[in-house]
Amino acid sequence: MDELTRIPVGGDRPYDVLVGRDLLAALPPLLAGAERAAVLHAPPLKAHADELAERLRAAGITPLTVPVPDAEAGKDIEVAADCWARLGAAGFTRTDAVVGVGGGAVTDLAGFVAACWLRGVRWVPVSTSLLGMVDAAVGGKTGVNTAAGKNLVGAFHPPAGVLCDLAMLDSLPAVDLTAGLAEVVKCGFIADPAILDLVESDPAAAVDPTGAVVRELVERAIRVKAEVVSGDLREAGRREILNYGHTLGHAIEKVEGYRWRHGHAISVGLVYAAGLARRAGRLDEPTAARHRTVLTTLGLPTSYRADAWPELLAAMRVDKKARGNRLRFVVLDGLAETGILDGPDDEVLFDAYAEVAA
Ligand SMILES: NC(=O)c1ccc[n+]([C@@H]2O[C@H](COP(=O)([O-])OP(=O)(O)OC[C@H]3O[C@@H](n4cnc5c(N)ncnc54)[C@H](O)[C@@H]3O)[C@@H](O)[C@H]2O)c1
Ligand SMILES: O=C(O)C(=O)C[C@@H](O)[C@H](O)[C@H](O)COP(=O)(O)O
Ligand SMILES: [Zn+2]
Repeated sequence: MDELTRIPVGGDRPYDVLVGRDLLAALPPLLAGAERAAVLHAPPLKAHADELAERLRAAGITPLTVPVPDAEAGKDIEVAADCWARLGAAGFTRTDAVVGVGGGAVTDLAGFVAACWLRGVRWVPVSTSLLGMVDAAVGGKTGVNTAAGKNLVGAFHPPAGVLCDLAMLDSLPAVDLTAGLAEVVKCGFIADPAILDLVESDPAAAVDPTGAVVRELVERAIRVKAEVVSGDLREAGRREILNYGHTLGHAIEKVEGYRWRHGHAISVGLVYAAGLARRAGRLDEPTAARHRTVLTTLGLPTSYRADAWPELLAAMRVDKKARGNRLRFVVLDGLAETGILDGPDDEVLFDAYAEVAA
């Protein structure tokens, strides 16, 4: 194991996020006392799941490997029901555990399966994508998609620990690495502008999974998320800042039938949110423009179909930040100064769509 970074997440059920290379040996101790552990994984991660299963067996924990459909196809209540059937057949009790090995989609599913089984058993995300490491695996939001929208069914269920094994990024497709950077850039705008400086000063280094810059970006983004969720697990207030760019982003994902990558949709959503804040007189022009520049530099999308607006607006109405008929947007009042735009008129929202409409 090379140098290990341990980032604590506080709250009622504190845990650590471990960042390093070749971390899989760290899993069995997190599951001490369990007799069985289900290892949920999608096809691309089968070899890693099998290796983890062997490590668990060697540690006296009986593994149950559970293949699930890849990416968003796995974030489905029917898939969760199949997983619960497997746990039931294997006699999983409250001391047993669930492990999710994969990107954010698999860890969101695994956490949800764990949150509901016997009303909550221990779980550990073994995060294998950049987006998963910097965001999805941290913070205890778990869930599945429904026909009505993204992540509309779920639970807050903090893990026992999070493993971010940077060696996993070596096999991550480049397009998925870049998609993950959208959430890293988000953290730069809402809380840690040094992230933006790092990306802007060497964009090539930001997409080299073996380099020191990616590790620094991962750790900085995790620290942003850890600090926020430590004080507001259930999103009663401050945690909403992590949803920057997600009101439109989630709507795009829904309209696309969950075939767009989350990070790509969030990239467009970030540019929209920045334009909305600028037009509302809250954000200065250079900081708003910086969104498009930095995301474009990384090769992320910043536009979406002009004719999709009516569908997008309808999808945004079920955003979790909405209250009754009022939409609420996380916006910036300056770099790393977050606020809420509460109840903007539909006309204002439509006008701002010109910022991203292609
Ligand atoms: N719970 C949260 O707080 C939270 C936060 C952000 C995002 N999310 C969710 O995370 C999901 C997006 O996560 P994602 O970007 O990781 O997408 P993903 O999980 O769909 O993974 C993208 C693709 O990369 C593959 N993959 C992952 N790791 C790999 C590796 N090491 N080698 C080869 N292939 C690998 C996956 O199998 C998949 O095909 C969305 O569903 C989003 O809603 C949740
Ligand atoms: O952890 C959070 O809180 C976030 O908002 C992080 C987001 O990047 C993430 O996509 C999350 O799943 C969105 O949450 P949702 O409550 O809008 O589904
Ligand atoms: Zn997100």
